[in-house]
Amino acid sequence: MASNKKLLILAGDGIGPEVMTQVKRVITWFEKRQGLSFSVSDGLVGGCSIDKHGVPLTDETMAEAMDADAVLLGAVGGPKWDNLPFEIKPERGLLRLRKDMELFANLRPALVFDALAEASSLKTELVEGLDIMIVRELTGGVYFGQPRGIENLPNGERRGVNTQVYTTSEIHRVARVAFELARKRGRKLCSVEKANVMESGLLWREEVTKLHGEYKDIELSHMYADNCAMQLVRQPKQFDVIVTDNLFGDLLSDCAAMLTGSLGMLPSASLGAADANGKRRALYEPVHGSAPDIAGKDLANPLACLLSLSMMLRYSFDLGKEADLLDKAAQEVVAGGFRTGDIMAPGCTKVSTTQMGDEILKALDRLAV
Ligand SMILES: NC(=O)c1ccc[n+]([C@@H]2O[C@H](COP(=O)([O-])OP(=O)(O)OC[C@H]3O[C@@H](n4cnc5c(N)ncnc54)[C@H](O)[C@@H]3O)[C@@H](O)[C@H]2O)c1
Ligand SMILES: CC(C)[C@H](C(=O)O)[C@@H](O)C(=O)O
Ligand SMILES: [Mg+2]
Repeated sequence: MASNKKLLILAGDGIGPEVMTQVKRVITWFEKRQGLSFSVSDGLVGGCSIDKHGVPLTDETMAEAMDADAVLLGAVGGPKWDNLPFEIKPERGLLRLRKDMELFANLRPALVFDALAEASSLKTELVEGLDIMIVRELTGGVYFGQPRGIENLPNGERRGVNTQVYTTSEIHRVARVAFELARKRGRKLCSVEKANVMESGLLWREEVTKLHGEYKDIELSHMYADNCAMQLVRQPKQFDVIVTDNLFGDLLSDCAAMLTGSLGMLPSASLGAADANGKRRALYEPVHGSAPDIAGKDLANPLACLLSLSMMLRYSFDLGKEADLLDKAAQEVVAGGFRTGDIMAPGCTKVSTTQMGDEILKALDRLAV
């Protein structure tokens, strides 16, 4: 029996708990069928925490996250909490987790399943076989820079301020993760900023270029973020690994999601620095949000969250074989024609969130023998 792995599950709001229910069924499957052993605890983040405790994340839950081997998160937010003061909005809970756990490297793979190439909004030949890794800086930039806030001006106007700021060490540590990933993949890295109009972008470009000296085997290119958005929908297969800042990474990863057919397909891993034993703090979550328009109806695609579980097995617990098994089960189910509404195609079988979970478990049973 493998040693106990401390897992904190924060299902969150909207479709978060719906997709996380399927993830829990798969965790149980791995425990019963593969002899893995997890010590799972549940906590609140986002709107559900505001409803119970008045804050989007309590200090106790934050402490549990710091103590966990990995955190799995569903999604936060929704119209019910949209008009709350900024500092206690659901999204602040997620941002605090990222910041306090120092999860500076957010890995957002955009992988097109063969069977889903036609579900993309782009022509099949443009996305067939697509496999991009976006590395988004997650604890700096305009999301956290000071000063920020809304102030009243003497002339009666109000002014909203956010500050884009990066230091060399922040740029180096995320770029290093991206160079290392490129080394294990297609050896191509594209660094994305707006060095033409932003000093922080210029610094980003200069520092990534300096670091390239240590990674001469990697082909490095630089691209302005607006051009990158365009290139992602023009010819996405030109990219292997993309490294970019917090805000551009947020936008470009949603854009890349649609190449795969749906936001409901994109997982992510947020990683901190490795400690002396090579262990990193880590949080895994789908790229999508709480999808208020379909929440509570058993309609959401649970694959992004299930693939986030697979990333957890791979990155936090070095369980590559088990992660491969889960990835394969997801591929098989989709190839078998089982589709939630977001990836539905003519001739396929439309399934609910729960039924998609059923099919994943059946595929795991088949593949495990
Ligand atoms: N990481 C997070 O927790 C996270 C990420 C993005 C947005 N949000 C929050 O979620 C709320 C809604 O935001 P939004 O509508 O801009 O983005 P969203 O990702 O929740 O939804 C965008 C669209 O994609 C669809 N969609 C998303 N996930 C899906 C899935 N798994 N299966 C099928 N369809 C899916 C939705 O139905 C919707 O039409 C906001 O409060 C926002 O702040 C949270
Ligand atoms: C919910 C929000 C804070 C978050 C972000 O902007 O980072 C989301 O859009 C994401 O992509 O994870
Ligand atoms: Mg986003």
